[in-house]
Amino acid sequence: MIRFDHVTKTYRGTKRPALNSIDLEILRGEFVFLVGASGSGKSSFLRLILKEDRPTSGNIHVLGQDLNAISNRKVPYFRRNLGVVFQDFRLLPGKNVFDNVAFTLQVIGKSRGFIQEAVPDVLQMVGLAEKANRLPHELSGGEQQRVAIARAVVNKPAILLADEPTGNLDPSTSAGIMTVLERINAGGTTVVMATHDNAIVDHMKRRVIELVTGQIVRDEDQGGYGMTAEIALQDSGLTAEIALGDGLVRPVGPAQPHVAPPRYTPPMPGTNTTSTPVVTEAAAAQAAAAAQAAAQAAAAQAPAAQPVPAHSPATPAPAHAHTPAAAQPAPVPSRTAPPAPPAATPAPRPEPVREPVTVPAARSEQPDAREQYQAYTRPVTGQTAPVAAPVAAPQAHPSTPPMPQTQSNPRVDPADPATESLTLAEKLGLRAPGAPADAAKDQNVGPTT
Ligand SMILES: Nc1ncnc2c1ncn2[C@@H]1O[C@H](COP(=O)(O)OP(=O)(O)OP(=O)(O)O)[C@@H](O)[C@H]1O
Repeated sequence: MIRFDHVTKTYRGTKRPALNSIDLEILRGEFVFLVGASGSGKSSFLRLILKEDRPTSGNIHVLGQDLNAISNRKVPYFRRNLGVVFQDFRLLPGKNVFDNVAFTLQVIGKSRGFIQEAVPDVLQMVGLAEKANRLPHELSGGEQQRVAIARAVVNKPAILLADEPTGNLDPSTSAGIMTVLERINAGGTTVVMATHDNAIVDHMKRRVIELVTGQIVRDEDQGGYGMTAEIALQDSGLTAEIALGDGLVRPVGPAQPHVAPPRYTPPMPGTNTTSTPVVTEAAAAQAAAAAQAAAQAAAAQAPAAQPVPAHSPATPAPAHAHTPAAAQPAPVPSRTAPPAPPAATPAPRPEPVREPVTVPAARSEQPDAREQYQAYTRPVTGQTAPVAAPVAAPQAHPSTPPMPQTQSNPRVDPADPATESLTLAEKLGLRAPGAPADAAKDQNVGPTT
């Protein structure tokens, strides 16, 4: 589903790669934590998956597509298959909960009827059915993050990328967010989450990939946060997140090194990429049913670290010397290991599957949408690179006012021709690429609590 082959990313003007020869594979249905000190490369990793940026060398396949082969014009369509959640929520402050979530569907041209069904469903799933009319500032931080998650998954993305989604939340609120993410994962969505939250990682016992200065030093199934990352976290002063939350307990028992299944050969470029709609109503309904069923069922950079070479997915990951849990890895392939005890609200945990999914290149069901899409598509080279947004096929909604320019993401070099991104407004279809911004503050909003 996500595969990195010898991927290196070196930003312009820097000598040391942010990611250094990364080889890994993430299967469909997996829940993966990315851990590591600040600056270790977690966000760079997520940006590459989203095709917000290009690797300096190496190849990345996502959903069966070679990202190097996706043209700029098709990037928004590719991104429809990805949902993204950020630490700072990024809701639209002037829209209520329902409209924030509906917006994603509106911009990709979903019918009013579909929206009227899908939005309540997803709000139910995240536990906000009763607060659909609230504005973001009338919600707690945890509720705002639930809205952001609902917005990210309402289009049933195959992959959910979460960049420190609990970073602004207290431990018990974070635990609730993780329960929601578990449900989404139980519905079949692959989740990749970058985090500094050791308690969550330790509690959930999912696959853990640890980065140190851009290299993978650990890849464990049912892993814990690890001492290396924790030491780096403590050194960074982010001690608040170290506190254990209510109901969060440290794991018992050894972690298991991630055992990668055999590699698959991705489909040839151009294979089945033009005929199928990106997200069919049937597929969306099917996914919605799955999510609903799941919901029902649920009712460092480390100072002392010596990075080891990133392992090949074809071989077991090296156990990290600073990770007690990894010191005695159980030689049991994790895929057959019994699942860890469920979180507060149990959700069925699906087996990851190796099934390349081919992303169609363009929608066929809405010719008008294609015209609008083309109007909203611009070359990505050299544009101010903002933040990633959930689902991304820009298509203007008639009643949607123009949006102001988004804040530039300082981490993305706008002058770098390798940088590929649309502003948040552009991704959400609020504004044509390159169109002037207005003064409304309807762009990004951080926590309001
Ligand atoms: N646009 C950029 N230009 C130059 N260097 C960059 C850019 N973006 C990231 N970097 C550098 O790349 C390295 C990895 O950064 P990245 O943001 O991926 O780390 P991170 O693990 O996500 O950090 P954090 O936990 O603080 O979010 C850092 O050294 C960072 O300074």
